[in-house]
Amino acid sequence: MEFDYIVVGAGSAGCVLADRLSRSPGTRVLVIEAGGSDARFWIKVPLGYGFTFSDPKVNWCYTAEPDEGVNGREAYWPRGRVVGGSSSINAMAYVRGLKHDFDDWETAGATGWGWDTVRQTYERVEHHWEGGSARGDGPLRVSDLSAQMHPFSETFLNAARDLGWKTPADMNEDTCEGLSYFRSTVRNGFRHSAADAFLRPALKRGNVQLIKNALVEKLTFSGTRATGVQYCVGGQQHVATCKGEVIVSAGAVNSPQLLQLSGLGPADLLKAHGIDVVQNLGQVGKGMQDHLAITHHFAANRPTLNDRLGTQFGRMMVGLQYLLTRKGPLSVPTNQVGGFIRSDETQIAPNMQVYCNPVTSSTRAKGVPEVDRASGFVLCVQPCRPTSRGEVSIRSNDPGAAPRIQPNSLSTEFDRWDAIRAGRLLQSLARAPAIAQVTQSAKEPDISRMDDAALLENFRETALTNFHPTCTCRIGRDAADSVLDARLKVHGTQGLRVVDASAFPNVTSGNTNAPTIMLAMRAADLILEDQAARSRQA
Ligand SMILES: Cc1cc2nc3c(=O)[nH]c(=O)nc-3n(C[C@H](O)[C@H](O)[C@H](O)COP(=O)(O)OP(=O)(O)OC[C@H]3O[C@@H](n4cnc5c(N)ncnc54)[C@H](O)[C@@H]3O)c2cc1C
Repeated sequence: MEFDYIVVGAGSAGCVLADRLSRSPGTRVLVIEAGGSDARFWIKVPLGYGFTFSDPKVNWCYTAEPDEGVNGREAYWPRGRVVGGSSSINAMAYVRGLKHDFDDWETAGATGWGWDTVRQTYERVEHHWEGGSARGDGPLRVSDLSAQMHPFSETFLNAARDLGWKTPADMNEDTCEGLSYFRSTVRNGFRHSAADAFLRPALKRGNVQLIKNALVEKLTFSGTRATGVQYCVGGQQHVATCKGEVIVSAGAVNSPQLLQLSGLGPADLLKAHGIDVVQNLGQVGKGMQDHLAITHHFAANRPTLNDRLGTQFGRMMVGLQYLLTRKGPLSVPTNQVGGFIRSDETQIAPNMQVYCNPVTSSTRAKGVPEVDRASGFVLCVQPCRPTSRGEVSIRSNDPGAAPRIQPNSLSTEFDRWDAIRAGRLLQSLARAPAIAQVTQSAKEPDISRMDDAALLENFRETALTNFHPTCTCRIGRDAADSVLDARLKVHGTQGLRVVDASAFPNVTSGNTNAPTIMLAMRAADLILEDQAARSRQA
């Protein structure tokens, strides 16, 4: 069967496209997803993401290359391999990003992606649920869960006030500097993934077909025009063709991999792996940006979420509460308070994202988290706009082989200073009277007395990815500096776009799910506009 559109990947972006592109009943959309169903208890329960974090049934479970900037450590990179993609296994924090992130997208060549357009697009995405009252009529539920959060979380807002930081009602406001309760993609006590918000309603229309457990191995071409995809289900190869466009939404790791496997990428890399070059595109897989964060654990002298989740009995009671009411600790992600802060007076905009959680945990064998028994809390700081750029590249022409992920963390002077600034900010937060009052002790490594050199070394030794890889097929001006034009078309090809986190020109200051969904919403507008223009010409 021939489709109008083929979307590769049913993740955050792919689900939005499935919905937006299928609104006209005559349009046939095929969505192909490597993973299986998201009908799993630990996907639906908001606190359950600890259990999907390293579960290969729903997760690609990548490992990055040894990374010199973080003392040669090999980071674990979870990515969703399931319907809903990473929106089915993420921590559900809903963060639009800062105004200047998108103005910087425009500067980088993404004409038409400045803040005013982006804000209007967000408004079409969101349906806010704030303490019982609704705002906006978009498909994605964005909830204020502060009523279900642990009372200890108020300590973090008090600390912000101690430090003279603002405490806005919501970090997604236009002026969003300061700490507030996170907003989360949770609806009626369940995760509200991109699949829930966009794909499932679209599947009801009858003109969208979803093929699960199907790995797209390569794109097919006639010259430089994309004509379809070759995919594999249960060891059997199939081909699907389309008369409109192929849209790759396989995420920041797999989209560049798929392009390279299909002959789009640096010619020397492709030739080294015996792949025929369809278009020599030197930037495919290059320019990757990600957030690194330092996290420090503190023992508390008063009850935190540990006191409810750290014992078998506590977990039983919490489980019962959730089953009976859909409320309580299981209905809330662990990121409870956070926001954007300037590390010092010289910064013209917030340059650090802060996370404060009223819980501490360690990881058992097989990656399953275990909440500590004794009361504790976590402070975490993430530099917002790193300038280091990493790379994703194929290791072989085998579509089943994991690509090489080279983060190149802390490879710029700016990022090394930001690592120190992050450490200093965490020190100030830990010293704030409201936090000092509830702290029994800082767990090792104790950041409190570290000087700049020690802070940098601490960052190198302990910082971890916050799971926000972006920019590996980024928008820009031309093929010399990017992979896509501002309408997300792959340079030098026809009938082919990449729409997902890989298209960001720069990583946004905060978490990347909301900007990815926004990007896909606007990308669908552009695709439909171009389709309408073609129809007028025909
Ligand atoms: C553990 C974790 C926690 C996170 N927490 C947050 C958070 O709290 N808030 C936030 O904003 N962001 C968070 N993020 C990041 C956010 O979820 C991602 O940035 C976003 O989901 C990326 O969307 P995407 O569409 O680019 O890719 P994905 O959602 O990853 O979708 C890509 C899809 O393509 C499929 N695919 C890949 N290759 C192929 C192929 N060859 N054939 C067929 N299908 C393929 C994949 O299986 C996947 O379903 C988190 C991410 C992770 C992993």
